[in-house]
Amino acid sequence: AEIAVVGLQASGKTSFVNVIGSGQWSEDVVPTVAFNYRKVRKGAVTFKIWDVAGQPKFRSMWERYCHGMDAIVFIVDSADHDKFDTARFELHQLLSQPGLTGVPLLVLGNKNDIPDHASVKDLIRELELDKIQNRPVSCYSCSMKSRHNLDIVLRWLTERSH
Ligand SMILES: Nc1nc2c(ncn2[C@@H]2O[C@H](COP(=O)(O)OP(=O)(O)OP(=O)(O)O)[C@@H](O)[C@H]2O)c(=O)[nH]1
Ligand SMILES: [Mg+2]
Repeated sequence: AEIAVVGLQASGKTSFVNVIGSGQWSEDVVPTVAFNYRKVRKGAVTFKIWDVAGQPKFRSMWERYCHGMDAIVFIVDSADHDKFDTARFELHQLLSQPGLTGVPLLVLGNKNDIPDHASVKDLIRELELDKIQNRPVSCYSCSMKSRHNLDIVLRWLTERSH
């Protein structure tokens, strides 16, 4: 399966790929420039993952990487409430691109090890996930640090592979 991982800077995209790829979580991750590509084997499934940079100057590239993917993973720092407006704007902007119609979306509320993180219910409201049409949408709360819910995330991704 081919997957694009997008979301604002410092939400934990590279951490996600590192943790599912090699089990390695770190406090110090270098901000991604442009993108990283990584192949990750999980049992019978090989994931080809495009980990795209989240800083503002790279966001116009997201669409290109999401094109033709089996799934888009949009990662949010669920403890950074001040960024929800920007995350919502960028997510809906991306999904409004005609070329991305139908591509399944997985929204991850990362960093749920931090107190006062937003719940799935909060994220559905803040990111207006109930307004998204023309594609399957799922949202989970998770943590790359504690690995909470990584099992269901991998199951979701596996179900979208062929
Ligand atoms: N507490 C906590 N920190 C996390 C978690 N996941 C990632 N981080 C930290 O968040 C920071 C940013 O992580 P990255 O994985 O580099 O974020 P990114 O989304 O790839 O950022 P860009 O490449 O700039 O778009 C790092 O200091 C990570 O250690 C988590 O689940 N919990
Ligand atoms: Mg990164």
